[in-house]
Amino acid sequence: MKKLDFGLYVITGENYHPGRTLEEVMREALHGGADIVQLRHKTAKKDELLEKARLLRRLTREYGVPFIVNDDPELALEAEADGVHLGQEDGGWREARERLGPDAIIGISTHSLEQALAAEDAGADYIGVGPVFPTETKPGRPAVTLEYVRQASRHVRIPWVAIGGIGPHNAQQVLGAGATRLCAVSAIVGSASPAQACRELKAMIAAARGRRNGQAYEAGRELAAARAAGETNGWAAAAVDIVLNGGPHRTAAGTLERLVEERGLSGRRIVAEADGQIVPREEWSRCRLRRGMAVELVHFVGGG
Ligand SMILES: Cc1ncc(COP(=O)(O)OP(=O)(O)O)c(N)n1
Ligand SMILES: Cc1nc(C(=O)O)sc1CCOP(=O)(O)O
Ligand SMILES: [Mg+2]
Repeated sequence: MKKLDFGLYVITGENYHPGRTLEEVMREALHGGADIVQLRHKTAKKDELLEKARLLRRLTREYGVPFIVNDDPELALEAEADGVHLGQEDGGWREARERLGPDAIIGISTHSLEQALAAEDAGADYIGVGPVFPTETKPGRPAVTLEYVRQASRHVRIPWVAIGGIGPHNAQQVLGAGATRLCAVSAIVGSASPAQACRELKAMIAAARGRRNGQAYEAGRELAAARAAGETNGWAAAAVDIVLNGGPHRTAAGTLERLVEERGLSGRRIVAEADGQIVPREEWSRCRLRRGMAVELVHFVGGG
């Protein structure tokens, strides 16, 4: 069965980061924990779109997360994306499924419960629920408000993601209304630190999921379950070459937490750094190892 397991969905929006490249910004978002990425660009020409799609395909493979193309199933095929996202006005849902096949991820935007149920029937793998709040990214589209989020949480059976005007400043309201997945453009790619914006949103999602399960959130638990299935985040963790304590090291650990285990250092007093930044222990399970990452594991030996 197709696995679709994500908390934070990040969509590109190049108008929000003048002076910074798509690669730079999306790499930061992936570094901060984006679980799924969509290429959305409403004005670029075909060749330019293909170039962007190929870039994002390469980056998302590096981080082991799915890659979705907005609006265009043919571009999705050409760029070897994992799927396509289509809106109510885009139509062509069934044709997209025929063209991309049963394993492709097909997402559909919905703005009411009626549309959500129709998208489920049409075989969507996930739906967008929004815009929850008014947003400059989709001007003129009326907000569906938290009321539709509450309805989705009660009635939608397939994965659904809240979208529209969402950022760290208001995510709590959306999660409180029952969302367990969030999607954002401007709050992430327009932020001074896309990685930090992602980390904040991921921490809020994790906490909300933990509260929903009626237990304190234990960061390692989700990963342990995924690991038992031989996967990370539902997607195979590929081996990457990192720089560990100054030397080359190839690992399929996937995350900092697993790397610590792999080195036989679990339970020891460790300070971990990734690319020069100290990573707090509670974030190790969410810190994905990527090619070329410089990791320092400093192990304190007992004594005074
Ligand atoms: C995850 C997600 N949800 C909603 C949309 C919006 O799709 P659509 O309504 O087709 O609008 P455009 O993005 O094409 O302007 C989306 N792209 N992704
Ligand atoms: C592209 C899009 N689709 C929406 C929908 O509700 O279908 S809301 C939206 C814009 C999301 O961008 P931001 O995070 O900047 O508000
Ligand atoms: Mg569309």
